[in-house]
Amino acid sequence: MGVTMTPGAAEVLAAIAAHPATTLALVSGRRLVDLVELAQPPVGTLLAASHGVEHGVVEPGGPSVEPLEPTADERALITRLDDSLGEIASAAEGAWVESKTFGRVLHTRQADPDAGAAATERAVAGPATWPGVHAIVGKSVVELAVRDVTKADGVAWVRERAAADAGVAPAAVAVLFAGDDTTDEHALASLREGDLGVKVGDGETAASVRVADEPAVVALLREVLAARG
Ligand SMILES: O=P(O)(O)OC[C@H]1O[C@H](O[C@H]2O[C@H](CO)[C@@H](O)[C@H](O)[C@H]2O)[C@H](O)[C@@H](O)[C@@H]1O
Repeated sequence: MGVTMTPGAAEVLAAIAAHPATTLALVSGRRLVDLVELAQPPVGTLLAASHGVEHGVVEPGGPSVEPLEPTADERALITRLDDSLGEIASAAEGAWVESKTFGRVLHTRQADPDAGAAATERAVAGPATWPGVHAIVGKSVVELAVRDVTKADGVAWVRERAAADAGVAPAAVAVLFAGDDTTDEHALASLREGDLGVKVGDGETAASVRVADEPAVVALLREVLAARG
């Protein structure tokens, strides 16, 4: 994948997971299987992957995952997406299409910038407008899903699951969410009083706090953990 964890991130995530009054959760646009391979999260971590479509928990033997199956209508729509996005990607060298259980993703990071922008425009003006298709435009990706789920749903699931595990009401759970992509804004905009939203890097945001980069997130998490004792 060519992606590595920020130095110190694994350690601080392990410390959060080990804290008795804190739950570690990863909310990501990645497929659950890819997220686990990349982050190697500690036991107990809640996983809301594919923007919150896929739910799982890291157990000692590996993640336990809630089963998912697209309906016949969803499968038919995904087949149409394959045809349309396949054609769009083939016109932009370096662009490619990722398969997810509930949709397809057009990737343009490795395409020439102009060709990538044109491919993105075609996807946004074309299949993204089809009935039943839900589009999320991220950094060099256009996600076209056949279920209307965003990272806000991922955070809502995490809050409910963490509350159930702790035997408290969901309203008693305070969430700290940090993210750098436009797709993280769904989650940041859904936060409530008592939560903390952290925007990483530049760009418009609904977050109340901004930090410069990933090492600054690691430092912030260390501070929060120290304050929790
Ligand atoms: O929500 P995130 O955890 O930030 O995940 C967003 C996307 O992650 C993956 O794409 C990223 O990695 C690709 C290479 O592995 C790269 O081409 C792309 O530009 C990155 O965004 C994943 O493949 C996507 O489905 C996610 O939306």
